Amino acid sequence: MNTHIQVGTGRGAYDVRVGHGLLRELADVTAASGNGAAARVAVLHAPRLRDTATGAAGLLAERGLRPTVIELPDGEQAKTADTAARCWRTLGENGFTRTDVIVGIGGGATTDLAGFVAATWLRGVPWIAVPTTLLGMVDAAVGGKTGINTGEGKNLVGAFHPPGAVLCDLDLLGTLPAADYTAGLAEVVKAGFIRDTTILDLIEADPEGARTPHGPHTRGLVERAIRVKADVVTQDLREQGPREALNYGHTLGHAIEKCAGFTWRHGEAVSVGMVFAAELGRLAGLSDDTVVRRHRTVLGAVGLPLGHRGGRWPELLDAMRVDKKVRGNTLRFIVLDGIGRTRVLADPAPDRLAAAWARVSG
Ligand SMILES: NC(=O)c1ccc[n+]([C@@H]2O[C@H](COP(=O)([O-])OP(=O)(O)OC[C@H]3O[C@@H](n4cnc5c(N)ncnc54)[C@H](O)[C@@H]3O)[C@@H](O)[C@H]2O)c1
Ligand SMILES: O=C(O)C(=O)C[C@@H](O)[C@H](O)[C@H](O)COP(=O)(O)O
Ligand SMILES: [Zn+2]
Repeated sequence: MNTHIQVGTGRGAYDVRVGHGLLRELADVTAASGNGAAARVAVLHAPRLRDTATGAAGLLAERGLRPTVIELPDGEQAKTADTAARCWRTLGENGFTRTDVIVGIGGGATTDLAGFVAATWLRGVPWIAVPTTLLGMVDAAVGGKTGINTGEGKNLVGAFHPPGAVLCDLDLLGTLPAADYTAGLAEVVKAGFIRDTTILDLIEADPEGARTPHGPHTRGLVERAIRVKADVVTQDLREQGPREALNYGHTLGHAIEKCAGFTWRHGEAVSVGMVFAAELGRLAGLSDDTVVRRHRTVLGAVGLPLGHRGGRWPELLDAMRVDKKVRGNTLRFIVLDGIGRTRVLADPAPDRLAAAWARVSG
């Protein structure tokens, strides 16, 4: 049985479907987009998902739709203005109209780019996400944040543009490299610390099982993390308030990614960012040692990094100033107010920030 989790957009809702054999549902959900008037479908995919994309194109063609397959650069290299421009060119050459559809097949980088192309082509056309990484399923493909990076930082150009449906076919995780699976666990753990603490209990009880794509708790963890995200974005699609909680660990995490030239996996950078945020919350008197220790235990148990020895603090601090939570000159961090609850910590003193950094870089 597949699970359907609904995400509200303010103008309706879409399904996140989780289970097995879900690619078979792609043609139906695609044909139902664009008010049922879709004729053309662009299938944007990561290089390693070529066979899956070709198979999907075949299913779309059998349904009477006209597929155009576009292979993107791998991973983070796809999230550029150049790649988006190449996609726009292909859409133009193939006469894509407002009722035609974009499908993104790949990890979070692929679905971020595919969603961004859909948000910008003709000022917005329908799109379907087929996430193929753990991180994509539990986080990136859900919630309608789409975007690309610029030289100045991570996801600095983008749009809120919810998909018409998200198909999380767990069968696709079979080929995912172990390190990418582990990186995805960072966003699962994030969902545990900010909201659903049962996630933490499940991982602590069986960290080895949690690290296994077809482990005993995989589906439960995936569904729990999706429900956290679905609840939050249904309340606050455009990040006016509650949605900021989903950015836990990302202020330093994004800075690490940018300063390392996007060579870190997103989940690994977020892992270090969460330990940093936990230390910052403790230094601000909002949580205690046990909270910080639990971060190190859970993240460490699944093999995620807890620190970053090579970073240059002044450069990271500069990078954090373009974080989207900044208001004017005020840096704002998401910190825990006890496990399962978040709050904003605005303008922490520079020596407190440096002290938290020392705890993850020493
Ligand atoms: N929009 C959002 O709300 C949101 C949320 C979280 C993360 N993100 C973004 O998501 C990106 C990270 O996503 P990611 O961790 O999925 O990384 P990714 O998209 O870079 O994929 C990681 C690697 O796995 C490969 N891959 C993907 N699926 C595979 C499969 N089934 N088998 C074999 N290889 C496969 C990819 O080709 C890539 O090399 C970042 O850009 C991050 O900013 C966005
Ligand atoms: O969906 C959200 O909101 C998030 O913050 C989820 C994050 O995991 C994700 O990495 C997101 O892309 C970060 O957004 P940004 O607005 O800080 O670029
Ligand atoms: Zn993230």
